[in-house]
Amino acid sequence: MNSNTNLHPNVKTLLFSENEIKERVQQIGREITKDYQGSKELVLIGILKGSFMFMSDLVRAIDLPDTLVTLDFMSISSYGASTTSSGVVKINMDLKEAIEGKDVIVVEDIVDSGLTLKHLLELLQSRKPKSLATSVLLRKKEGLKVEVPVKYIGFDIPMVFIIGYGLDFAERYRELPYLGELKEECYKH
Ligand SMILES: O=P(O)(O)OC[C@H]1O[C@H](OP(=O)(O)OP(=O)(O)O)[C@H](O)[C@@H]1O
Ligand code: HPA
Ligand SMILES: [Mg+2]
Repeated sequence: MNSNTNLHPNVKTLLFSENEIKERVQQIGREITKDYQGSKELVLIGILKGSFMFMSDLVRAIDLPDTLVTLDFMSISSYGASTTSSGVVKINMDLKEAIEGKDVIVVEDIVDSGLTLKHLLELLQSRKPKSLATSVLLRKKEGLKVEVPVKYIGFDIPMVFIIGYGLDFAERYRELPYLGELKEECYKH
């Protein structure tokens, strides 16, 4: 979708269209394909729920036939029905497999305060992967409260609340195929 004609009524503006997202995800997939040539085992860890759409498009853009590529998922929450991070990261579901000795890429939809990813990286590092990198679709640079390394970044975005392409507000809007800014009247009362 490239025009605003079919935007959800609660979307203020379109940030990135389906096509723009697709193009960027393909580029990230190509970068990962290049960087992980020679890897024996690569685990992509999708952080639920927000990353589900990015993860599913990204894995299809990675082409590593000589590597054992596997997927695993973790479920984490810090936002709930709010537009600011609680700072308390809760692990609702852990990985199914050990990551020791494996190349690992954490796939996240967004880094805002950075608290979730920082906490997660510390946890995963303690499990002794061979390498640990991050692929994040969106980053709010001005929102960062802590430093977090992001190896593959989709887009740097302004300090607005984003919905769509997996991202929610109070569990809504994840299904939208594009990324848009949520209208302020939907969360400011
Ligand atoms: O950088 P931070 O300020 O920590 O925010 C980023 C985190 O917040 C969102 O998760 P959320 O808790 O909303 O869970 P969800 O993915 O299920 O929506 C998002 O998916 C990141 O995991
Ligand atoms: O802008 C956002 N939208 C949805 N989820 C989020 N989690 C952190 N920032 C955001
Ligand atoms: Mg959320």
